[in-house]
Amino acid sequence: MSTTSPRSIPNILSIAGTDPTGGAGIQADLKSFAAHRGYGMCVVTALVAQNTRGVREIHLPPVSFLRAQLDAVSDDVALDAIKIGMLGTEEIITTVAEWVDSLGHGRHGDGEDGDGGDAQDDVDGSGPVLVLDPVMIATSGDRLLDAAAESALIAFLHRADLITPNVPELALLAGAEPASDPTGLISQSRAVADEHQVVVLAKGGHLDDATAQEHVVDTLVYPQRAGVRPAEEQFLSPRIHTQNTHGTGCSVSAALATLAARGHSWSTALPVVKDWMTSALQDSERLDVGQGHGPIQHFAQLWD
Ligand SMILES: Nc1ncnc2c1ncn2[C@@H]1O[C@H](COP(=O)(O)OP(=O)(O)OP(=O)(O)O)[C@@H](O)[C@H]1O
Ligand SMILES: Cc1ncc(COP(=O)(O)O)c(N)n1
Repeated sequence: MSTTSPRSIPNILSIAGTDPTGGAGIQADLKSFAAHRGYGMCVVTALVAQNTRGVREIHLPPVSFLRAQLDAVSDDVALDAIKIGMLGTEEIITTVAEWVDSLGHGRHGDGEDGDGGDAQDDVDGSGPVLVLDPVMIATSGDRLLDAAAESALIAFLHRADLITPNVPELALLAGAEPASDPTGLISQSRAVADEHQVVVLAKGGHLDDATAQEHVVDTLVYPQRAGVRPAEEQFLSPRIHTQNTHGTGCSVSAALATLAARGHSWSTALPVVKDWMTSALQDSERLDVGQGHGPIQHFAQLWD
């Protein structure tokens, strides 16, 4: 990653929807930023009446007010990283895209340290690192992106440095059936990474193949650029058998944005984040929040 913030505590912005029970969306992002030593900020795209059991109602503030929130932050604060989650509608995606373009965001490289590395070359990035979690459907099965907005989200992808789809989200971005094993996930990620020139973190939490009972496999897939060979890197962690998985996707992308702003490459950040997630899932049993898919314990490593 070519950016290392001069700030000892980087400024990280979440642009996402809310979860009043605190496990997913903006509330999860802020906890994840703090757990990884970032200063967290947030712009709300959607107010979501949800809990650990499901989504009840969604209220969308006018997009002019969304833009006012975004400008209020960027007119005043130098941003080191942006994590984008629930965008909800085409109008919201367009508004956020226009604002990102107004920042003059130039994509950040995916190599180790900007020296051109062997597998992934480095693009001279400018402005904040941008991580997009293409949130479409909640763990509960409820839709968080309207169907008409899917093509607008696909058109947004090239702006991001990293995207973090789960199995069904990746299938939708690739225009394919959901993958059933890590190999299928990699080939869909390769298609998306090359077409949109974006690094893809394909999350394997939803896989149910032979090894999935024991391990969760997440894969980084780098776009192929002229003269640079394609690369994939797989990262395994133990599968934690718990129903407290609400917000894992939000929390992982927020953690990666924070570590990138602190100078990590994606491949050095991901093992750190997976170790952290393992303890956050294990420690979730100490929380007593709701009857459904409960939240993770973001501060497991701090509150030992
Ligand atoms: N049971 C688990 N044990 C260990 N790690 C997990 C487990 N479930 C998810 N993870 C990790 O959490 C992250 C999110 O994975 P997942 O594939 O579930 O994405 P997601 O569907 O976006 O998450 P969410 O459940 O928030 O919607 C990945 O890094 C994955 O490895
Ligand atoms: C506002 C918001 N953003 C994202 C999610 C996805 O999280 P999960 O899939 O864990 O429910 C969510 N439920 N709510």
